[in-house]
Amino acid sequence: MASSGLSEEALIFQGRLMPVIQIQDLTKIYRSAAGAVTALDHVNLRVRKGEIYGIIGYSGAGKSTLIRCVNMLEQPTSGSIKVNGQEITSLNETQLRVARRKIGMIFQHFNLLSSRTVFENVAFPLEISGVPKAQIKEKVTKLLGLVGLSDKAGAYPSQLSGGQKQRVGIARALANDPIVLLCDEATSALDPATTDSILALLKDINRRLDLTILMITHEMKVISEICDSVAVLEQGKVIEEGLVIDVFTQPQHPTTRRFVQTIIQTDIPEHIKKPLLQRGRGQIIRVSFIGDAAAEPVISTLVKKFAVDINILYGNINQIQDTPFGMLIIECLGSQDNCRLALQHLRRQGLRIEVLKNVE
Ligand SMILES: Nc1ncnc2c1ncn2[C@@H]1O[C@H](COP(=O)(O)OP(=O)(O)OP(=O)(O)O)[C@@H](O)[C@H]1O
Repeated sequence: MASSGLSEEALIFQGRLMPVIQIQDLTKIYRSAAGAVTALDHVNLRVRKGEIYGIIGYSGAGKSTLIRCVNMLEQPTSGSIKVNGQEITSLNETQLRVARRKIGMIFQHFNLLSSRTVFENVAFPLEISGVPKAQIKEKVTKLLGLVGLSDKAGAYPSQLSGGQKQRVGIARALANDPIVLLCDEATSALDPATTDSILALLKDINRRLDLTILMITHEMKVISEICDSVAVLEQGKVIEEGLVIDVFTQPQHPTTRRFVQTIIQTDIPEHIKKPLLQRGRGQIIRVSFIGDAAAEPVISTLVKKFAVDINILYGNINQIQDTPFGMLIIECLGSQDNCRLALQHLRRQGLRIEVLKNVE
């Protein structure tokens, strides 16, 4: 059963599981006199309708190349990219111009036209699409309301803050009612408070318009705050991919772990770990929990039901969007049988159990 409560069949029927972006075996090699650089190496990704999908990676991982291939600002060397079912790598110039209207994009440095007002910047893509003036006025007014800039219609970009400029960028990207919004490091040039407000706006637009968003970033905070799914890119390859909550709670690849560690403590710090494992008394166990289980009184139940004593040695609770998760390091003191039954009970509650040190 999917998290919405609907069966997978119902979601497929509604088109919600149909990938809006499907990338298969995408490879991009830049060739120059200096040699060849493989920026993307057989990348496969599926972005579902209505989700916010984040791609994270260090500098040079291939993020910009990947997002620019999705609207063909960069020509792939090989592979397939389908947007809303349409193969975009084989379109001619005219077809591509039409397809691009449905692929909105916002940029790190906003890319606004400095000689045009806020209103005129947002109107620009509509003028190019040949929309009549009266309709443009109505649409731009609505979009400026959506991004909270109704009072800035007559201002020029130079008169705006970074956050306001990005709001104009978002309104402009939404002008042609895109199927997907591409965000190229959309908050990297902004301070933390402005970043939060732009992320909140993107989430709001995603929910209100059911708009699929693909974003690239080098900040795990961006992923944790608004993304549903994430892919980690390294040297042009996807090294890990999945729902954000799964990747955060069980990162597999060392690079992913390093990204996760930038915002949450998932490993036990070494200075705490060493003395813990030297304790000679009972079994030492790491209990990891997600969602509702985080609110259950698991420890008191163990003590009551299994005649064991529990020492809590270390612990933390974090939250990704609405889902709490965390871990406890506990010491279980009691007979071997009782400790074994206690662990079985924890596993049956859906908790992840890892024995760090066994009873001597
Ligand atoms: N036009 C180009 N010509 C040659 N090599 C390029 C070109 N653009 C990018 N590259 C190389 O391709 C690789 C991926 O670059 P890309 O800009 O996609 O990475 P990135 O993850 O977006 O990095 P950053 O966050 O620094 O922008 C890098 O090794 C880069 O040097």
